[in-house]
This record gives sequence, structure tokens and C-alpha cells, in this order.
Amino acid sequence: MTLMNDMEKVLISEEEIQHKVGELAGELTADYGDRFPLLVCVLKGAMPFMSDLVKKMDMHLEMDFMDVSTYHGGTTSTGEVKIEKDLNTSVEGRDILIVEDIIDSGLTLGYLVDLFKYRKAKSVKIVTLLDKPSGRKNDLHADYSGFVIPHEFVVGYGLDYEEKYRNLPYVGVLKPAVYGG
Ligand SMILES: O=P(O)(O)OC[C@H]1O[C@H](OP(=O)(O)OP(=O)(O)O)[C@H](O)[C@@H]1O
Ligand code: HPA
Ligand SMILES: [Mg+2]
Repeated sequence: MTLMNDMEKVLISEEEIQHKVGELAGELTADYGDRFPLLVCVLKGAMPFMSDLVKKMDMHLEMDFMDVSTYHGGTTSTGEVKIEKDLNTSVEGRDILIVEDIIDSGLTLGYLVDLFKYRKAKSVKIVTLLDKPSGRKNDLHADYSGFVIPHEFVVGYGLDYEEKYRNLPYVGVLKPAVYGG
């Protein structure tokens, strides 16, 4: 048994991801090296990206974790977002880097950016591995972005289908049979 059998195709290989994570870490180190930023990992999807990213950032930083759930009701741009687990750290006066696996509708990050600004963060920027612009329901854009992907449902490297496939080291598209049975 191998999980690769469930893949229609691999969209981004492990090597491509690791190379890109290194590039992003280099940019962040150059931009934030002396600012002791607070990196906020958005659970659960951003966990593998956060883990690899911080190991490649040669600088002082602080990590915290937040879990939110989004209800994508209808076609409006106002998604209801619920905090499942809040930060342990105060964001007031801090340079915040929100670390995400993917921006799709933009509702999750739209909510978090507003929340951290309301809580008086000094600055709020977004680091995402994947960006799916075709899904967007607001005007949110990432400050640091790894790959722009097409309008397809992807899994792997944090992204799940029914909580599975988050542990894949690559990003891929599932075979229709995996959904259909
Ligand atoms: O731009 P959006 O349309 O808001 O979608 C992106 C968000 O959705 C997924 O998380 P999800 O809420 O499914 O939880 P998970 O990270 O635990 O899988 C993904 O990890 C992003 O956080
Ligand atoms: N895959 C998995 N989870 C997601 C996606 C996706 O393409 N978009 C938003 N959450
Ligand atoms: Mg998520």
C-alpha cells in the first residue's frame, strides 16, 4: 500500500516544496532578521509548512498557534469564523507573520488579519505556501507566496481530505475514485 496510488497527479513535488520553503525563509530572514517577529501557525493545515519554514530561518523568532474554523455559507464574502484555540501570546506591538498552507476564499485570513490589527499588532503580514486566486471571495493577497495553483482541490503537506493526506511530503490531486467510492 502506498498513498501515491490515490493520486491523480502530483502538482508540486517534495523537492520543489523544500526549495521554495528555503527561498521564502531567506526572504523572511532578510526582512525580519532583527525584529523578533511572532509567527502564527494556523492549525492544522499550516503545521508541516511552519515546521519546515522556521528550521530554515536563521534568526530569532517566536512561534504561536491558532485554530479557527470557517463556515463558507452561500456566496457572500462574509464567512463566519470561529476561534477554536486562541494565541497564548499578546500580539500588541508585535510584528506578526501569519503562516498558512493555502489561501482559497481568503475568508480565514481576512478574519485573522482584521483580528490582529484590532488587537494592536505593529504589523501583520501573510506567508502562504499555496495561493488559489480563482477561489477568492475578498481582495486578500499574500505578502510572501510559494506557488499559485489552479482551481483544483489539492491535498498533502498539511492539506486534507476528510482529515487524511496531511502527512504527504508533496501536494497532489486525488483520483475521483477516492471521493466517489
Ligand atoms: O481561504 P479559505 O477559503 O479560508 O481556505 C483556506 C483555509 O482552509 C483550510 O483550513 P481548514 O479551515 O479547512 O482547517 P485545517 O487547516 O484544520 O484543515 C486551509 O488550511 C486554510 O486555513
Ligand atoms: N484542499 C484542502 N483544503 C482546502 C483547500 C484545498 O484545495 N482549499 C481550502 N481548504
Ligand atoms: Mg487551515
